[in-house]
Amino acid sequence: MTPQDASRRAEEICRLAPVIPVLVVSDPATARPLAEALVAGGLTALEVTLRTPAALEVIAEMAKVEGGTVGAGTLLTPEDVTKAVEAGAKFGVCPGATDRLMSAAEDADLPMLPGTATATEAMVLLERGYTVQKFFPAEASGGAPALKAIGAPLPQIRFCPTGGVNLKNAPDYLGLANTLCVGGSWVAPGDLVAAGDWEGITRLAREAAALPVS
Ligand SMILES: O=C(O)C(=O)C[C@H](O)[C@H](O)COP(=O)(O)O
Repeated sequence: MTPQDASRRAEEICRLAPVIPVLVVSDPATARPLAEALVAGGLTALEVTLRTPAALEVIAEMAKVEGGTVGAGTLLTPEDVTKAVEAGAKFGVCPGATDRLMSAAEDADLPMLPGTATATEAMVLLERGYTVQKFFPAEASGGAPALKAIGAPLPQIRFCPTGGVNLKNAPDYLGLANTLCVGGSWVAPGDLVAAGDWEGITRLAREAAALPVS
């Protein structure tokens, strides 16, 4: 898959909903009800971070949920790419980007949302062909004003800001011309997942799905 095709697919995924839930799931038994609750609320693109031993099993379970598009986050190595694809991930997300990682994703036909936080990082990926990127860590890197400033000289890059984004500050990003959607963990808080409060999660998802995107 070329970087251009990967970016086209990443853009389609980012346009599915205003928010991509970033999920850190430890118990595979919660995977399906959690994904169903988020999809029911209108958040259909889901990112499962490879930060728990259960993550690959969680991806495989969530991939069975109708209406959902499940991706793998925190991809750091070519081996992560292989495992994510085998588990059924339809897209990949990484906090930054390396040549080795991006080549592995291109070889595996896995559309990637690679992370950048500076103009130089964004330009390096743009040079390779990636016009859709994740702005990470968004809030710590200057938030919406920083992303707006990056957009002035680099309007051809569209972003999914992630990291410190919540219901309150999401509109600041979603109002920017260079923001397709945001990523965030706030729609699946650990206490609600642990309590099996799927209705509560659907409510949070619905609220997030209703955020206007300009
Ligand atoms: O590891 C990755 O690939 C990630 O996507 C990292 C996440 O962007 C942040 O962990 C988001 O976390 P919150 O600030 O809690 O919304």
